[in-house]
Amino acid sequence: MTKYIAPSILAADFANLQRDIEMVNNSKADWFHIDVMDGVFVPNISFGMPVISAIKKHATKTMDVHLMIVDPDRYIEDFKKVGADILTVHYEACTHLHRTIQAIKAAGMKAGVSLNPHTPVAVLEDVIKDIDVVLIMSVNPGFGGQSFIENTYKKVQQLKALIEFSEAETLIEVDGGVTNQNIEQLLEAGVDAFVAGSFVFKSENPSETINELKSLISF
Ligand SMILES: O=C(CO)[C@H](O)[C@H](O)COP(=O)(O)O
Repeated sequence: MTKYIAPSILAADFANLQRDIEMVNNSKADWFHIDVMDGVFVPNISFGMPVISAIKKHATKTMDVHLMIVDPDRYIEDFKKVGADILTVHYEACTHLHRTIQAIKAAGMKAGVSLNPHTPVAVLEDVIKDIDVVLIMSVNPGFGGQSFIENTYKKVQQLKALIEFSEAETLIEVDGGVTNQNIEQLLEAGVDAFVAGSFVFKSENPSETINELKSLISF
């Protein structure tokens, strides 16, 4: 099964965004991971539509947009217009999650659902077959550069078991504190897509770092 590296643009140099986008384009990365934070669902504000449009102008890879916002249904069509390919909402932010998933698909995007560290995988039991990607937060959402939460391995295994039991084709993505020290154990637990922000963009050679992460999950 294909495995994906998704550098998180939150950790890029916004004053040199085009340079960092080209770096990702020319690396072995698979997706652009794009974090939208509203200052309500999480205690931080990142960026919105104008910045995502600007990224889309240069990006040549899948746009994986992660919404850390309340009531995401309000903006589904807008995120499609600015170039999202995968649109991920938080379970904790959706009153009618099934409806939200269908709306994302109807707008022509893959539907992702993210779980905070305290939210058990079992809450997805009745919608798992409808979800294209489950994004497990391995830090509390809101900030890059935090330490990886070890309980994530267990959650990934539980999610993998649920996907197999349900005969679903859902991908498992992990976001937060991913490095060359934990990526292989995450792969072994069943992760398909790996978001890495600080570890990539704060390294001396981000392109080489992406390629190293990719080589650790490719056989
Ligand atoms: O969603 C996020 C924060 O809410 C970031 O994508 C995530 O934290 C990745 O950053 P890092 O690799 O620096 O931990």
